[in-house]
Parts: sequence; structure tokens; C-alpha cells
Amino acid sequence: MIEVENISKTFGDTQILYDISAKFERGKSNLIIGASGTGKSVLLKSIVGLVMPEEGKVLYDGRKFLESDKEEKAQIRREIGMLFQGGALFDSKTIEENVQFPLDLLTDMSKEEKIDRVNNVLSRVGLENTNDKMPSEVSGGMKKRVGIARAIVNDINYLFCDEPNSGLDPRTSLLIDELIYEITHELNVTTIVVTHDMNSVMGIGEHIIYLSKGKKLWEGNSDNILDSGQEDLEDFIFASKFMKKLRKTL
Ligand SMILES: Nc1ncnc2c1ncn2[C@@H]1O[C@H](COP(=O)(O)OP(=O)(O)OP(=O)(O)O)[C@@H](O)[C@H]1O
Repeated sequence: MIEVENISKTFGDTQILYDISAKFERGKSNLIIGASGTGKSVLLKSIVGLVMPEEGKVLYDGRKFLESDKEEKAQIRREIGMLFQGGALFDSKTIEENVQFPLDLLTDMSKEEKIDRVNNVLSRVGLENTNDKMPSEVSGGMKKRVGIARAIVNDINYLFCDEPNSGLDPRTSLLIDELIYEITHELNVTTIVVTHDMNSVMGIGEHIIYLSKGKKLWEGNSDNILDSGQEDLEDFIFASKFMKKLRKTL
């Protein structure tokens, strides 16, 4: 479980996050949702330590993160897999080299062990026998799968995904969501997904926090999000013309 307590973050004169607290449970796909520019990525970066909040605590299964020393931080970081926005693959490396990268960086496994592990996760994401391809040779959806394989190649406890569906068509998005959901349950990891995709919210939102202008306005799940009674959240959900029409029929 990851616990976030009273996180506040300011850039210059602009306060981005206001006193955010939340608990993200292990074995669940936890979603941070909200409109563009509302602070979702800054919150995720604060949780991982890429951004330093002025106030607040982050606990990884009870272990304090932000104020821990270099060694403790490094240990927790080793347990984190991250799927970055846009995939963030190395264009000049093959898929195998991309997926193997965290093992080269963080482990002293033998070459054979690494290849075994890489083949294992590539097969898990449905990309067996693509080892020698370059990222430019595969589709957007496949790149995300490579990103997921790389995120889980180490023995992780925490999986973070920043806008996993950006740039994908709805059907491919659904498959990526399902993969993230399945992996979360299979590996029993604490997963946090940042998204503004309502399909993801309804599909895999086992626990959801809704941010608006840097504040947590609502918390719940996909079963109760449509009955939140929260005007701000309803405006977010029913933003498109199609959804507005649908809202009238509900
Ligand atoms: N390093 C930074 N320095 C200054 N301002 C920043 C920095 N990082 C983010 N911001 C600002 O913080 C605000 C929230 O950004 P953030 O990326 O968290 O939004 P978001 O909710 O993830 O949006 P999106 O869905 O568009 O990615 C924005 O106004 C952004 O310009």
C-alpha cells in the first residue's frame, strides 16, 4: 500500500497541489483522474520523488520515502516500475535491449538470466519473438506493451502508469488497460494510473481519486462515480456532447 499524507506543492507563485491525502492499496488498480493541468502528473511525480513537495508524506508499505536517506530511497525505487507518458523507449535500442535496461542498471544477473527474464515478460505482454525489432518498427500499442514489459522486468511492488492510453485508439486503449489490470492482480502490486480517459475510469477504476485545480474533490470507484453528486466531477465525466446526451438518458 502507498499512503500519501497532506501533500502540497507550489511552483514559483503558483500552488499546484493542495493538501492531498489518499491510500492506494496493493493488488488494486488505483486511478488519479482529472482534467488537463490539474496536477495529476505532479502528484505522481511527488509520489515517486521526481518532484519534491513542500509539505506532506509518502509511505511505501509503511516506509517513509521523501525524507529517507539515499540508500532507502534507492531500495524503494528498485521496487518501482514506471510506464512513462508516450512510452519513452530508447529509439536506438532493440526491444530486447529496451526491456533489459533496468536489469543492466539495477541487478547483477548473468546474461542468460537477463534474457530469460526479458523473454518471460515479453511473452506476458504478448510480444514474444519481437526481441530484435526496433521501436520504430512496431505499432503504438506494441510500444506501450514494451513499456509495460520494461516496467515489470524487475521484481516490482509498485507500478506507475502516466497516461498509458495517450495516442492510442479506443480498442487498443482497452487492451492496454486490461493488461495493466491483469498484471496488477497477477503480481499483486500497488498500481497507480494517471488518466483522463473515461473508458479507463469505467473499465479498471477499482479505486479512484478525482483532482480538480490541485484539490482532491472526490474518492470512490467505477461503480459509484456516476452517482457522486459532485457537480465538478459530473462536468468532467460528461464533458463531451455525446456524454451530455447520454447523461440526459440516465
Ligand atoms: N516543473 C514545473 N515547473 C512549473 N510548473 C509546472 C511544473 N510541472 C508542472 N507544472 C504545472 O503544474 C500544473 C499541473 O501540471 P500536471 O502536469 O500535473 O497536470 P496534469 O493534470 O497531469 O495534466 P495533463 O492531463 O495535461 O497531463 C500545470 O499548470 C503545469 O504547467
